[in-house]
Amino acid sequence: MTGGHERRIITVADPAAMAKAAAERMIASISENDGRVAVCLTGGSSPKALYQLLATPEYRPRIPWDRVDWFIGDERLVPRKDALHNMSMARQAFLDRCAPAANVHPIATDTADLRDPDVSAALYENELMAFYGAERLDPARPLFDLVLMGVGPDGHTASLFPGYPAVEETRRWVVGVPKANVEPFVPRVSLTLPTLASCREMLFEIAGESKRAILTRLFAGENLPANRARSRNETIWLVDQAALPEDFRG
Ligand SMILES: O=C1O[C@H](COP(=O)(O)O)[C@@H](O)[C@H](O)[C@H]1O
Repeated sequence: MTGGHERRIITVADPAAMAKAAAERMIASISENDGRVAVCLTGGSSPKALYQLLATPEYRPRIPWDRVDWFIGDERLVPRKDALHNMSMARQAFLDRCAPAANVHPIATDTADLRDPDVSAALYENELMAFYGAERLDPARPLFDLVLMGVGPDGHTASLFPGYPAVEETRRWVVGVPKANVEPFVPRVSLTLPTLASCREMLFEIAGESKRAILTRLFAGENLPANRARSRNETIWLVDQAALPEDFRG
């Protein structure tokens, strides 16, 4: 399956191979655009190895850091120093060493008046609109060159949790997520499905045995947020052997 709203599944041996495959795809995606490039990062455990790889002597020289802008698909409303802060994880893994500070676009989380996820979401929406130069997304002109995604054990992606209103949002670019069925929960902010879909390529990283159960449900076509997150162009799922359901193994 490829192109359009279909997704392409690429299997890799293990998390190390996944990080390399994702880094190569990111570099290819960046090199397709000789102007300003926008990459939307994800949080969670899955992308950390990729992020660390990007800062290595092998990969760092292959990225035109001055013309790449780095955004984040979702964030928890915790202080920047908190281990749960998605953009801080990416900063520590590679951005602080490689990217100009002005090219890093975090979701604001840690001042007293930002405890309301809707306030933080509105600020980020304005920032994305200013970067894009319009208040409506044009299907012919994607917001992002590349969007990275992960899958949670319940089929959530970004901070779009099954059964919560954020998944159904079609007008807003960014929404507050004041609650969801995960423990412990902290309020979050998430880009919406139409915003994430506005990209040339969407790339999921799904690794480890703990993902096998949810992947079985997703491959069966369940109506879960991760199955609804599709690029208008190319959507790729990188899946490692440990995550792959029994029926799909070679
Ligand atoms: O809550 C989150 O989880 C998903 C999946 O994370 P992972 O640790 O299973 O890779 C992640 O994509 C998202 O950014 C994060 O906030």
